[in-house]
This record gives sequence, structure tokens and C-alpha cells, in this order.
Amino acid sequence: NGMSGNKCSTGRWKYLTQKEATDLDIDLFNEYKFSVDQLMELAGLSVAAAVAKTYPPHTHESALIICGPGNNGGDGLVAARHMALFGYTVAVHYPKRTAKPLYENLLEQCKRFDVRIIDELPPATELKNSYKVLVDALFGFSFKPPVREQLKPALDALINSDVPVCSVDIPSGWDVENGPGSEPALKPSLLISLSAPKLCAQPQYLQDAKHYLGGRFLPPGIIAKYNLTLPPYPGQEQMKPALLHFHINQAGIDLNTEIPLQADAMSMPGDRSLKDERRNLYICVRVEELG
Ligand SMILES: NC(=O)C1=CN([C@@H]2O[C@H](COP(=O)(O)OP(=O)(O)OC[C@H]3O[C@@H](n4cnc5c(N)ncnc54)[C@H](OP(=O)(O)O)[C@@H]3O)[C@@H](O)[C@H]2O)[C@@H](O)CC1
Ligand SMILES: [K+]
Repeated sequence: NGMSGNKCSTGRWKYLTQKEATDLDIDLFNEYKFSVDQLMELAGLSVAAAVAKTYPPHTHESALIICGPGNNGGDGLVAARHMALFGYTVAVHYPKRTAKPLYENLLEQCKRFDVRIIDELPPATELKNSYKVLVDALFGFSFKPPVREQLKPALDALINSDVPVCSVDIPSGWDVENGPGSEPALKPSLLISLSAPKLCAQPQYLQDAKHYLGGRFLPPGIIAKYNLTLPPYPGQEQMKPALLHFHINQAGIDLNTEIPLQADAMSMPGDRSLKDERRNLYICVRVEELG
């Protein structure tokens, strides 16, 4: 039936290496003259929008955002403010603060939006009772495993929480290129890749997670330089369900696959005939949205 193995991907999109992600970031600032604040605002806004689409405030009112010391944490602070505007009750845990005006200002803004800053994380059971959704803004594409002692409790809280975790750009603790590894790792239920997905966002690592693309700010020159093939954003949206992962049920076998959304109809659950571009054949699938 052309679907040997248990994975099927059309392999249409480009996934960045860690070095490409870093170089692209540097180009945006040095060559394309963006400031960090600008891109962080757009990144954080798209994170908040993707979280609200997946776990809306009327069902997941109470949110905890765990922020790390780098720009990934900055994205989390921005998302916290936007989520407060969207109607969530938001708390932020920010255990290793960076003494730079950008981060100090973002934190102050959070406080002015009634975001609660919590210095100690509660134990897992209490965390589960207090929050309906977590945002993982601990580490982004500059992370090098293994996690050091100081931030291990924050990572462990995300791993052991038993609450849906929405990861910003990279699931924290994962190798940016090689995914979760063999140790017990974070299993996010939503990943928001920023600007372009990194190698760890491939479906074989992400498994049942929803996957959005956000950070809609790449100039055409960057797209050309890095040979980026990315799904087009619809209209004025800040984020896009780029690489939704569906359960495929064929002849009683559950397959986990990745299907790029070419038409809106594809995002609806139901039976479909889909073209597997790589193998150039059509497969009959049942599309069930996860999560
Ligand atoms: N172009 C884009 O798409 C844009 C991307 N943006 C965002 O920026 C993110 C990348 O940000 P980033 O480069 O500041 O690094 P990030 O990953 O947050 O963390 C570095 C920090 O973690 C630390 N650390 C590292 N390893 C560690 C370990 N094992 N254990 C403990 N700590 C460890 C490291 O500490 P250090 O090693 O330096 O002491 C440093 O403090 C990116 O993913 C996206 O979210 C947007 O904001 C704007 C445009
Ligand atoms: K993260």
C-alpha cells in the first residue's frame, strides 16, 4: 500500500540546523536592521495567539509561563502580556533573570498587566490544580544539553506537570537537531516554531503534538539565502497551523503522519484522499485532530 514503516512525511518543509537558526538570527539584526524588541514582540504575540487558538481562555483560564534567561524567555514574557490581554489569568516563573533593560522592561510590563510573578514553583500535584496550561519559554535554539543544575527544577516541572505544555520554538531540554534523546524528556502538546522550524520539530520527534509556525517577520532575502520552504500564512494571521500532525487510520493500523495543509478542508476531521507527494500516490486517510 506504499506506506511501509510507521511514519509518512511529504518532507516539503525546510528544517533548520542549530547553526542556521543562529546565523539567520544574526542576519536579521546585523544585515536587516531589526532590533530584538521588534522581533520578540512579534514572536511572543504569535505564541499567545497559537496558545489561545489551541487552549482558549474560556476553557484554560489559568496559565503559567516558565521563562529562561535568553531570548526564548523574552518571548515568554511578551506572550504573558498578550495572554493577559486575551483574558487569561497569567503567572510567570522567571528563575534566572537577565540584568538587561529589555528583560527588566518586559517584566515590569507584565506586572502592570496583573501577571503574577512566582518565585517558587509548587509541587507537581499543586501545579496541576492551579494551572490549566503551561508555556515553556525556558530554552530556545541556543540550548546545549544537558541542562545545568540551576534550571533543572524548572525543566522538571514542565516534564512532570501533567498539564498541557506549549513550547516556544524548541521543546526545552531537547537537542535542537536531534530531538528528545533517551532520558525522560518534555512532551509538549503544542509547539510554536518561530520564523522556521528547527530539525527537532520533525514529526518523528514531535509525535502527537500540534505544531504551529509563528514569528511572521522573515524578509524575502532571508528566505532565499536559507532556501526556506515554509507554508504560506493565511491573510493577516500571525501564526499558522503549519504542520499539523494527524492520526492516520488505514486498514486498522494507526499511523502518525504529517500532512501539510494545502486547503482549509484538510484541517477538518473526516475521511480524505491525500496525495503522498514523495511516493507519488494517493492514500485514503481518516483525519482526526489531536489534543
Ligand atoms: N530569529 C528568530 O527566529 C528569533 C528568535 N527569537 C527567540 O530567541 C530564541 C533564541 O534565543 P537565545 O539565542 O537568546 O537563546 P535561548 O535559547 O533562549 O537560551 C540561551 C540561554 O540559555 C542558557 N543555556 C543554554 N544551554 C543551557 C544549559 N544546558 N543549561 C542551562 N542553561 C543553558 C544560556 O546560558 P549560557 O550558556 O549563555 O550561560 C542562555 O542564557 C529563539 O529560540 C526564539 O525563541 C525571538 O525572540 C526573536 C527572533
Ligand atoms: K522553549
